[in-house]
Amino acid sequence: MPAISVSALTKAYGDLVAVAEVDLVVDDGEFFGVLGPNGAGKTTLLEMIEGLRKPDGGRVEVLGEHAWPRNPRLQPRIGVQLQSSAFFERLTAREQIRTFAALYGVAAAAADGWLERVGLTEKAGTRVEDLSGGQAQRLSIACALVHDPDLVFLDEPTSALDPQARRNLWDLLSSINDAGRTVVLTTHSMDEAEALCDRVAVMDHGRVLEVGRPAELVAGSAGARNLEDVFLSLTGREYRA
Ligand SMILES: Nc1ncnc2c1ncn2[C@@H]1O[C@H](COP(=O)(O)OP(=O)(O)OP(=O)(O)O)[C@@H](O)[C@H]1O
Repeated sequence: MPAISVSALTKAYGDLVAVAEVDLVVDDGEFFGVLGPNGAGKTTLLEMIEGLRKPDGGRVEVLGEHAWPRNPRLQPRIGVQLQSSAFFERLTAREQIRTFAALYGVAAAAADGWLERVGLTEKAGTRVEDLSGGQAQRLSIACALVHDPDLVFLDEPTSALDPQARRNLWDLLSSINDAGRTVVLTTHSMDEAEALCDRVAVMDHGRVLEVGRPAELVAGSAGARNLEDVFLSLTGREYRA
């Protein structure tokens, strides 16, 4: 059974079609990237798969279950990286992640272990609103992982990170995937997609233009040296994140 199966998925905001007739299958245990420039529809697609946004049309199955209307059977099995604005106010980093852990019946010590894995032990006593952008981003990722979900969704997880923190997070996400978890992330970064993903979906203007292994997409596109060249040949436009 695939981890995710999507067919003819569509969402419009007024006249703007954000996601257009998307078909996609993500296999169990895959590290899958949704790649594309600003406004391509990556977040809208993910939100529908996560069960956070109602599709206008099409079908989504996640871990063999329907995703919409919101399915309580899926909640413990999936992890969704929240935007940091969705943190509980005025809690410290430690209180924040322990609160998430408690919701899932996970022990406080395990929650503290996640703070360490994302390099935030020193900031455990800092209130969430006083964390830097990169620290808040790492905390939001730890909160998404604290209950050891089978399937993890991350929306541009490294956008606010410095190069070292970005590398560290790549290692962490690879280790989770190596442990058998399915990881789905959106990214603007072709480097990130090439470094991490088993397969990527290249999106533009709400459509999935191509799906495949990064190296195969490059090899299959005449004269392409990297995914940026693949994007150029698919769209006729230079890739601009
Ligand atoms: N709530 C909304 N209401 C109206 N339009 C929206 C809404 N959310 C997104 N859009 C529009 O839908 C399109 C797709 O947006 P979306 O956020 O899904 O793209 P994205 O690929 O995730 O972009 P980014 O990389 O900038 O986050 C964009 O043109 C965006 O302006």
